[in-house]
Amino acid sequence: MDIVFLRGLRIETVIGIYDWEKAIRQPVILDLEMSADVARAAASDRIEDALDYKAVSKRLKAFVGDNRFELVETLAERCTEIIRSEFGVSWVRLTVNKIGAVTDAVDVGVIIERGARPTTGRG
Ligand SMILES: Nc1nc2c(c(=O)[nH]1)N=C([C@H](O)[C@@H](O)CO)CN2
Repeated sequence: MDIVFLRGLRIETVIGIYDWEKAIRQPVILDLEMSADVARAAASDRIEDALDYKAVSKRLKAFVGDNRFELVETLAERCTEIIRSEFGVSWVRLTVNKIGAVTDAVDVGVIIERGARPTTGRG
């Protein structure tokens, strides 16, 4: 299985369970690994045959930035649904890091994996 990745995508959004959090924007950092057919894209050298990490990045920035969430779990689940349904990705691992959310912790968040890992080189 080949992977296209996108790391350290910082997005400001409204996220949290407390009233004070619903009144501010806070950063989250997304790290993504997505199964993809890298060999096919390499053979044609065309972006149309590749999983376009720029397009994924733009879509997630718009979705996360324009919505509000209570839990990091919800944000993560919605993002993987978009990646799978809109970009045809069969397997994805997403880390959502809510940096600075817990005093004395470097970062907190969730890691989720959705879909089946392809057994061939195809995404
Ligand atoms: N499993 C989770 N635990 C907590 C969350 C969360 O989204 N998922 N959120 C909070 C608060 O919003 C916290 O981040 C504010 O400091 C607490 N626990």
